Amino acid sequence: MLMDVPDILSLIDISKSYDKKTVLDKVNVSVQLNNSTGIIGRNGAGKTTLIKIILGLLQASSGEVRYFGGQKLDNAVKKKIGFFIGLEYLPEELTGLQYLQFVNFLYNGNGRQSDENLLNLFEFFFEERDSAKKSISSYSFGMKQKIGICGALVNQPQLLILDEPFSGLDAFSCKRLIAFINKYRQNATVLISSHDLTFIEKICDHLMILEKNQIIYNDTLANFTTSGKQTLEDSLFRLLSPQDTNDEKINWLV
Ligand SMILES: Nc1ncnc2c1ncn2[C@@H]1O[C@H](COP(=O)(O)OP(=O)(O)OP(=O)(O)O)[C@@H](O)[C@H]1O
Repeated sequence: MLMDVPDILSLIDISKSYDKKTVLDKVNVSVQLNNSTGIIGRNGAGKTTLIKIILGLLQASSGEVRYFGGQKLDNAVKKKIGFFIGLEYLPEELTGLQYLQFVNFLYNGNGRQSDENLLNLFEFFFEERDSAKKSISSYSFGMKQKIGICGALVNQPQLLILDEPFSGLDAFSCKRLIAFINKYRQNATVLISSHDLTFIEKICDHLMILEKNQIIYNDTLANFTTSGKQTLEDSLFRLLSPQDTNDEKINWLV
């Protein structure tokens, strides 16, 4: 007998317009327990907008989001979600460790993670601990990305949402993040937006494609790439045939 798998996320008729520009038009999708889903789409397609709506950081123009089998976004639900959506929310005046302690406090009051645990998390991504004592404002772009990612992981969330986590990461850090997510996703639901299709192939079993205000694909990655016979890039270009590699146009421009 097939068991009903609960939807961890259900987006119901989500629309979003900025001024008069529609970015999302009645999007209906769901994400199931312990899926690792990659969200891809062109620049400006609306990936970050969608993620911010899921996180309750942005109000949809209409529609609603439900969590963990139908719940509304209350404090109990928020405690099960970890997220990284770029650097705009990072308190740069704090040190790396203070930031992780702050996130730990936000989620857990008295704190579930010891400083030693937080430093272990830091060390996994930074390969050293000294920078944990330095202020985030002194970090490079990639280091800021990494402390943001660490923040998303402090509470060991059941739903982990990462918006372009690989931007600015060196090859070693990418490898570590990929290994981490591949382990983590065995017992959690992961939603990741990235323009790096090879990374999406390495860490996701599901795929969402956002195009022209809609999710035009929401299914397994294997179905999309005919069980890995094509790369994700080839499959995507086959579906949305890019016109901009036209030699004539390039000759004119160069
Ligand atoms: N605060 C805002 N005010 C007005 N328009 C906005 C705002 N934020 C985003 N937009 C517009 O909404 C659209 C979707 O933006 P969004 O950042 O969600 O795209 P994205 O898919 O994440 O893009 P990218 O891949 O470039 O990061 C874009 O056309 C953008 O200009």
